[in-house]
Amino acid sequence: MLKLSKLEVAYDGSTVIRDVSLTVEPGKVVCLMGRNGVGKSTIMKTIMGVLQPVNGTVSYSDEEVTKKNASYRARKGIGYVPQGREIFPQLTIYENLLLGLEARSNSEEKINEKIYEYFPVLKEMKDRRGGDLSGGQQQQLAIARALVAEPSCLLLDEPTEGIQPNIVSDIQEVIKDIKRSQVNTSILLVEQSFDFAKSVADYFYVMDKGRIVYEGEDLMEEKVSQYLSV
Ligand SMILES: Nc1ncnc2c1ncn2[C@@H]1O[C@H](COP(=O)(O)OP(=O)(O)OP(=O)(O)O)[C@@H](O)[C@H]1O
Repeated sequence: MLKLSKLEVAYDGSTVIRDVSLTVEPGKVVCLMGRNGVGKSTIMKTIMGVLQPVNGTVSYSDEEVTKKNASYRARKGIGYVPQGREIFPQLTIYENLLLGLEARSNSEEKINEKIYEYFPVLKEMKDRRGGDLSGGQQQQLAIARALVAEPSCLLLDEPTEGIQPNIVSDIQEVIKDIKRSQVNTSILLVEQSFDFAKSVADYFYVMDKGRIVYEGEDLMEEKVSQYLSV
């Protein structure tokens, strides 16, 4: 289980996250929503250990990891797909995927065929450079690279942003398949699309100005209009 408790995060002394507590149970898909700039990516970076909180704790699998670095957390099973799909443009698809193996907790050195079943284009184009792929293909590669490590908790920061509809539905199917599988992988998803979030998530948190302002199993219409519409 991933658990954030009373998290406070600041950039150069200016607080952007205040008193955020959030839980992701094993096997569940939890969606974190909110307008641009409310602090969603900051929370993802703090979970991964890229940012250190001023106050509060991050715990994963019964261990407090607040002071642990990102590679420790990756080896413990947290996978991270940052916003803007940060793949290595000069490396081939296959090389990008191999880098994903580095984060595995065991020494398995083979890419699971399941990854190519999810995203067949990555096999067909495995020797092409990452930078030559379309935006949607790069997003598929970024997700695949995280999945190669077989994380027990996957952080997905706006995976559908600016992506063509057919690839959005591929990503939706992958999330649903992960949910159906018996491996108990949990997913924390940052998402702006109401329909996408509704179709995959078991639980919702809505943020405004650095705080959680709503949480629940249902994303109610009035909360959407209050906190999510522009
Ligand atoms: N590196 C940084 N240095 C200073 N301020 C930052 C930095 N990154 C983000 N911020 C600020 O922190 C606040 C939260 O940003 P964050 O990126 O977490 O929001 P978000 O909800 O993920 O928005 P978006 O969907 O636009 O990415 C914003 O006011 C942003 O300007």
